[in-house]
Amino acid sequence: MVAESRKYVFDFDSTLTRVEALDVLAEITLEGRSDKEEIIKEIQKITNLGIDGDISFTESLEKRIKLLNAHKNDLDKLVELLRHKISKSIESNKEFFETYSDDIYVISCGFKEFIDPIVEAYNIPADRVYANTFTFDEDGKIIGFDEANVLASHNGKIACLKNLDLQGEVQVIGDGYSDYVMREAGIADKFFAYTENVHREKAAKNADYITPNLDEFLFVNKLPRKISYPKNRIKILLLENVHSNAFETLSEEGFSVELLKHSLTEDELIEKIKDVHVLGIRSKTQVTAKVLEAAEKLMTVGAFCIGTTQIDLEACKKKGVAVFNAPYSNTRSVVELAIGEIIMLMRSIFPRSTEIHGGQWNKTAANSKEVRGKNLGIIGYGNIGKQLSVLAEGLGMRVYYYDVGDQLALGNAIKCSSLEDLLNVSDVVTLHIDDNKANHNYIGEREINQMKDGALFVNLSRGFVVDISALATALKSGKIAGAAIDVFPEEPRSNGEFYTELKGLENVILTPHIGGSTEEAQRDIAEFVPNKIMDYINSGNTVDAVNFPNIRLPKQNNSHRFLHIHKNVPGVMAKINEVLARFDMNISGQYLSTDNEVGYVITDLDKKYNKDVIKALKKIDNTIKFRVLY
Ligand SMILES: NC(=O)C1=CN([C@@H]2O[C@H](COP(=O)(O)OP(=O)(O)OC[C@H]3O[C@@H](n4cnc5c(N)ncnc54)[C@H](O)[C@@H]3O)[C@@H](O)[C@H]2O)C=CC1
Ligand SMILES: O=C(O)CCC(=O)C(=O)O
Repeated sequence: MVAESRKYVFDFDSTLTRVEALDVLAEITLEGRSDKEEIIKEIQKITNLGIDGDISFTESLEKRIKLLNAHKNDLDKLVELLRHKISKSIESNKEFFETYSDDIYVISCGFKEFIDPIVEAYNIPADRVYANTFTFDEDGKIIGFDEANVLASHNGKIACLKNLDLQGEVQVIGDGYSDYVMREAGIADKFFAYTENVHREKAAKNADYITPNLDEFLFVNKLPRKISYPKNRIKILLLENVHSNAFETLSEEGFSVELLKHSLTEDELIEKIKDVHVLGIRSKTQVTAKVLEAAEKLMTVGAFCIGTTQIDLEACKKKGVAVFNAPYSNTRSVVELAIGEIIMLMRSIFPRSTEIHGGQWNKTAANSKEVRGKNLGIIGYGNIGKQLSVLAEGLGMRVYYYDVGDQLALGNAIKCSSLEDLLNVSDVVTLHIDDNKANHNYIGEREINQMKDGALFVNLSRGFVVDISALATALKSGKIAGAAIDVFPEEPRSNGEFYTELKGLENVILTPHIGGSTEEAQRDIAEFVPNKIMDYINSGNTVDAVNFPNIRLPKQNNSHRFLHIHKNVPGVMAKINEVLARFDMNISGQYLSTDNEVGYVITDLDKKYNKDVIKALKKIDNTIKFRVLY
């Protein structure tokens, strides 16, 4: 086997650990000194100059040891701290270090005094750690290093590896230029620039391969690893300026994330989506069947909002793409804006404000009323409608509501049995129905005529549910005394020019679909949706998916998990189990969830099995998607 004739040479600082050990030592020894930060910066500068080969390594070491002013006793503390600073993917792949123990070496320009105890826990014995050693004075103060050690000199790693005379393919894994030079000198066969903790341009530029973590290294070398598929290989495209926390959370998890400020046209998205595994959008991006045809790798779509009609949910399902949204995060923001706008409209605040901006003082009580005691008609008594109901009652409004569903009244709200009843009675009509396409032009001329003369109208739901021309006519005639409109039948993909028939009308508040655009809501969405995405990618959970059989899976315990998505036609489940039985699989759990079109079967199995079972499962007729998780 190729793997058996291979030797793995690891760097220590910033590769096996997330940090440079001497920087940590500096933190310890300089504790309490007023010039601590300055000295640490100086040490880091010298470290980097040495790593990048810009000053000789010996010079860098001499200078740092002097500045460090460390004592033998400080080393125990350092080792303790380093134990908690092992690189994330190194720590999770401990098994690799155990299995390939005999083939793993550490060559470092650091010091054995702290490297040996750290790597011992990873089955690397001290005699396979090549590093410098400190020299101490009689009081235990570190005064220098063993200058006879090849690793204390410039390009010492080359000499060290040469002396080792390792047989077989030698792969070097490290973050610095001093690691690359072993490959350049022809002593190592391959250099993997390790960028999990630091991306050093010089090392990356010269690498045979840039590996963002050990998972990727093990994956490309077909070595056993903790996770089935390195997360850096999973590409996430976030559009429409979703909150940067989403980018950070998903990047920290190890995914490769791209964030664009705007939405994309269908053609642009078709081009871009080809190698995307996860798409994150808000309300503008249209995920059409045509887009999905090109989305060969797409696993899930995250709508960073409530509405999902911009996504062809059926086409997603047929392709095995689970869609998630954030059904609650921005509801309070919409409600607060609705309340604010109702008060502003009732008091004719916008006309008064416009006048004074134009240089006119018009102190008047005309068309200015309190909301207290007025009738508020809420159409759509869902998550938003209900919250609004409670707050409006708190302001002394009488709440009426109408919903096609059977919704329980909150507080003293009065349920209307028809839309007409609600329109007849309301001083303010506010729309909070969902984005179902059937709601197209739901409020038109007829419905407007059913409203009280001089009623106020608010729409924070979807633009297409209102006939804008009919509304404009009613506003001009005074049938409707004022309106607040946040959503429009056609909205631009990015910020810029915009025209609506409602432009310039008196007592009309126009906002660019910002009902849910508050810092709080966007932060909450940026936590909620990425969590759903990660849960689906990492464990297969589909709880709260809007288009997919929902299933909450137990934690995967020391097992492999097969996720099989198929068309829900008779016999597929039986075929899956037939294959599992044929391959003598040891099943520890099996879960199934279906809807009319799709079946989702999850099977947890013992880790040891004939890998041909995977091919057999993928071949089952009506399979849509299959993946293995571990
Ligand atoms: N302006 C903005 O920035 C935001 C807009 N929204 C929009 O607000 C709307 C409401 O959101 P949620 O309350 O979370 O939705 P929801 O789904 O919880 O409630 C919608 C309610 O409307 C009812 N409904 C649907 N069609 C109806 C009809 N024709 N007549 C009467 N009732 C009908 C449903 O039965 C449901 O109870 C959605 O369209 C959503 O996209 C949501 C967040 C932000
Ligand atoms: O904030 C957004 O992009 C869309 C808000 C919205 O309309 C929704 O959540 O449905």
